[in-house]
Amino acid sequence: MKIVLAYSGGLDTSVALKWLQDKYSAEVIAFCANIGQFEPLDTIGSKAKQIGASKVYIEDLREEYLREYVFKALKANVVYEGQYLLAAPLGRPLIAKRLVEIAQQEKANAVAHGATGKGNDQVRFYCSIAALNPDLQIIAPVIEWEMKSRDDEIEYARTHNIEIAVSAAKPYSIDTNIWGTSIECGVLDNIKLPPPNEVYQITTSPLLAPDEPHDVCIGFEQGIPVSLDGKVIPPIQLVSELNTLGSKHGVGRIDILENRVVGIKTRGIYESPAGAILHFAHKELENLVLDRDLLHYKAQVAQQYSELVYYGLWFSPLREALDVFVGYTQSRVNGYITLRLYKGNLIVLNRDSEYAMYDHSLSTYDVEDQFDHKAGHGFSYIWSMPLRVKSKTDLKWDISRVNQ
Ligand SMILES: Nc1ncnc2c1ncn2[C@@H]1O[C@H](COP(=O)(O)OP(=O)(O)OP(=O)(O)O)[C@@H](O)[C@H]1O
Ligand SMILES: NC(=O)NCCC[C@H](N)C(=O)O
Ligand SMILES: N[C@@H](CC(=O)O)C(=O)O
Repeated sequence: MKIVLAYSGGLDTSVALKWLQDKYSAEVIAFCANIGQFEPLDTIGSKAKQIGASKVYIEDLREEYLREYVFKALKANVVYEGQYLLAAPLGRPLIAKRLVEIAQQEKANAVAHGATGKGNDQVRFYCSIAALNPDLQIIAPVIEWEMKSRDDEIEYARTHNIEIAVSAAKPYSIDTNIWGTSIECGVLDNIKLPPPNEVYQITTSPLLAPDEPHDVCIGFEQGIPVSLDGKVIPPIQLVSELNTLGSKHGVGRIDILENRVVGIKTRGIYESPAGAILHFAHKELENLVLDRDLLHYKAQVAQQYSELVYYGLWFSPLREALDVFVGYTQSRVNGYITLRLYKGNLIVLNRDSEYAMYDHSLSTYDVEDQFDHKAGHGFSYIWSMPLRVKSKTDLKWDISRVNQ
């Protein structure tokens, strides 16, 4: 038996790496994607080898993650339940895609991941893997094994000589990548308490952020961010620079009670400084260049799209079809948005686009405008027609009949 494990190098997957070899008498290959997580990747290969991996794949997927997953979601304004920018859920399908490809290349019988039985990630891995290779066996050791707690896993690690990182002792479950950080469990399970400041991994508290604001101009081409302050820069650098700026100014913190796909509510803390800035700027630019009906319809698409991403259905025909629609809408989303970052706030300073639909001669309150004010009366007369007709029938209507 040969298994390819999605290996993040933490406690769960390190224990899983050993457990899979023993339980399935298997050869286990470890695959770790670099999607901008904080954990250093220089020692992960030797660690996996030391636990018995027959081969280790470590791949830098940051650019693909941003271009093919994050920016598609950004163009669609995808935000789950009004706040969550979906850093983890956008990464899972990419990890699953490479996992399946490596399994095929290595002629493996199965793939494995370390997600738990009541989380969303197991569903995301399962759905993505099944969509890409329906015949591949999927093993979820954390769901299968007898160990009940983190302490059991730590004990297993000790008895099997598996090195435990200091982070394993942390009282939170933390997942990071270049688009955002998720922090769950521990004291956060008590929804009656605010999160202690120590849970935040990258952002400064808005209360402690600098008194001096920072202004930044973001340039977009077809809905994709391409420049900062007039300088064209590649995606990884652009997002990293905005993460640094946003973190310093306390931007992008979120505390939500979210609805998981398995039907339970959990409390999550998220930090997405670059994400918060780019979503805000992208929406401002769309407001400038897209017409009202398209904007309103697109918001409905964003709602549906966010559910697909969160529920693990990235590789679905509906998501692909929505991307075609969203892609079409972005052809004029070119321009510049200047924002002020100040103590957790984002304040728009300037909006500029060659395709701006804002027409000063129509919108201005000056008396010398180009709008035909007289036509307004006729417009309102016709617009109010159904209300007027209804009101007339109300006069004939006897409310006392309703309650009989
Ligand atoms: N960068 C990555 N490369 C490969 N697989 C990953 C990566 N990040 C997460 N995974 C997979 O997704 C699963 C769920 O991620 P999560 O952040 O919950 O990790 P975890 O269960 O805490 O694992 P660990 O304790 O090993 O970090 C992981 O167990 C792993 O199988
Ligand atoms: N701590 C984590 O492992 N976070 C990853 C998942 C975060 C979030 N609740 C989600 O389901 O997308
Ligand atoms: N990654 C976590 C959280 C989640 O999936 O929602 C888990 O595997 O349980």
